Amino acid sequence: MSIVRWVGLLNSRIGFLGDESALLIRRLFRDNFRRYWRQYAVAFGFMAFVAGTTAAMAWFMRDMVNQVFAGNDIGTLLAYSSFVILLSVGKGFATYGQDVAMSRVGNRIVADLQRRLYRHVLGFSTDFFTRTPSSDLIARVSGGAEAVRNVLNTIVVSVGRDFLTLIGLLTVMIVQAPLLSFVALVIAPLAFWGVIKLVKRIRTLAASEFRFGVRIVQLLQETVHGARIIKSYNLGPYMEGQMDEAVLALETRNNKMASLQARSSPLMEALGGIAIALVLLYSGWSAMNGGQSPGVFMSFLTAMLLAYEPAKRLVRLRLNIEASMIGVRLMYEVLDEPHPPSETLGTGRLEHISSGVVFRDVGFHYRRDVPVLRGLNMEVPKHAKIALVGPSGGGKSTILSLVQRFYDVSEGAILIDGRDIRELSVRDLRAQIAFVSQDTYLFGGTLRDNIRVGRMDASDDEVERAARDAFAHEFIMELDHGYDTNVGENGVQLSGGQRQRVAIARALLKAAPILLLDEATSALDSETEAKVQAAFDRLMKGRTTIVIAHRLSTIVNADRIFVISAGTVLEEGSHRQLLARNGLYARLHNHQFAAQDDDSGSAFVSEERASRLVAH
Ligand SMILES: Nc1ncnc2c1ncn2[C@@H]1O[C@H](COP(=O)(O)OP(=O)(O)OP(=O)(O)O)[C@@H](O)[C@H]1O
Repeated sequence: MSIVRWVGLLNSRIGFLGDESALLIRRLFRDNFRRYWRQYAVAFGFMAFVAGTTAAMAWFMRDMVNQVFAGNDIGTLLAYSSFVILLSVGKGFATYGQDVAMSRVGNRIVADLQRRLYRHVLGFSTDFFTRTPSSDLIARVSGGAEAVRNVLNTIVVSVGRDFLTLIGLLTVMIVQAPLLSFVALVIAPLAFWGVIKLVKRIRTLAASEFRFGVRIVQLLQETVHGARIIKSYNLGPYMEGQMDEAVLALETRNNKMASLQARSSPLMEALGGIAIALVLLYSGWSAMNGGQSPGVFMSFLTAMLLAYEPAKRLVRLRLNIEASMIGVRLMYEVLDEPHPPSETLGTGRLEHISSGVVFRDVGFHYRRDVPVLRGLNMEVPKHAKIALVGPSGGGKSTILSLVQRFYDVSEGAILIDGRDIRELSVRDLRAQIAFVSQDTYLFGGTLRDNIRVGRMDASDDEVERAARDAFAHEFIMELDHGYDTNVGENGVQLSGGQRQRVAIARALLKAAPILLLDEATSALDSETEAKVQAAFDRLMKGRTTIVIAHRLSTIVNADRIFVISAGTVLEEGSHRQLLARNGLYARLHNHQFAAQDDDSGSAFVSEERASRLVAH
């Protein structure tokens, strides 16, 4: 009978595992046991040997006592002693073999799961990452694989070693003294009953332990990412309070878990004591009445005492795995989260683009009943530069996300070369697009590696050429290690303008025909801004470009400007046409230039001001 069916049978007979846990465990075995059955078979071989040697020790106790002590035979005594040493050495080596085999298969399962989880996580939508706290995901991915190892190893060792040992010892007990065995076994159901009562409480507690564990990771992340705000607003004591709270909550739950798990010990010890006392009473009584030989009694007692530990572990199996089951459950939730159609569907090849991008009656919502785009129509001819302007929250960034299929449109379609982008392979589509966002993410590694993100097979010369064209070479050479400078989380910090030029270099290296820009030059000083702007201009040359403009001065030369407000195109035309129209664009424009006169430091009209203008 396969182990999967065996676990199922055990469960159905004695309610050994709760329904949900049983399903998960079955799935765990389905996923892993079949794949690693060879390694498990080796481990099982060692376990069977350990079980056999343990049972043999108890079995030979009878002859040893009867022959040696009754017969006063020193030769037999020595033979038996040597035999015991031999058995123990054999058992020691088998235990070693079993531990190594189990660790190897456990490590392999963890490694495979980590790979599988990461691959799966990579396929999620950007929406998933927006709505899932990173601390939660980190805890699930890193803790989940470890929990699987714990659960599988505990079950396999319990079933393999403890169960086989128990069977061996019970056989010895039953063969030697059937009646005594019955007396001892009467106690067992009581032990199961006691433990099953504890399991539900452990499950609830494990879930809340996990929650507070995640909270601690989250607070640490916030401390790293928000260090400046924490310092500048003197949030230290507040953060400390939050951490104290989470740590205390976790400590309380850990203590509770420890006491719940240990609670089975008094029960088991008491029941074990009762079983031994009953056996003693009965065997004493039967010896007085001329029953079994002392050898039989010794053999039985040895088997019973040896059976006590594995029996205890088997009964506590549920308690031991239940705390880890929460990790398994949460890991499977990640694996069961489906990949969105935008990441998986569409197989049409797209190797070259011969026309532009068309938005046809596009409607979109992130959340049901809250439309973000409505009936949006736009045409972006090949090699044209079109600009999106408008108040904050109007839907400009959403438009760029849709072109890259971070999401799929809810209504209408986006067409490239006359083909609905949903029919295209998402990999091919994204290969044709270079995206420069407002905040440039730098990966841990060198600046060279970070620029090479644009095209992984680019040579060092190509990387440098892209950096020169993006006006980044100059500042890179001023750094101590030039292109080999470490950036990213624990590397050299780059300024906003420098980061942007790294992003532009990446996009230049990618040399994709469609360019999506979220132009944020507002935070830069005028000299840097001029450089970044020049880099942008170079990047846009000969490409079909959609740019979100925050400064109207940068888009006066755009081929067409779309004013996006409340998810739709409010106005469209060239800069001149839109000014002549005297609508929202003209108001935004006049306001920005007025602001420029008012405040020579900033020509930027705030989004908030723009929103107010729209309302007028
Ligand atoms: N991931 C998301 N989930 C739910 N709603 C979102 C999400 N991203 C954006 N929104 C909402 O969609 C609307 C449009 O946002 P979007 O970022 O596209 O506007 P925008 O015009 O680019 O604004 P800004 O100029 O401030 O960047 C806003 O109301 C915003 O709150």
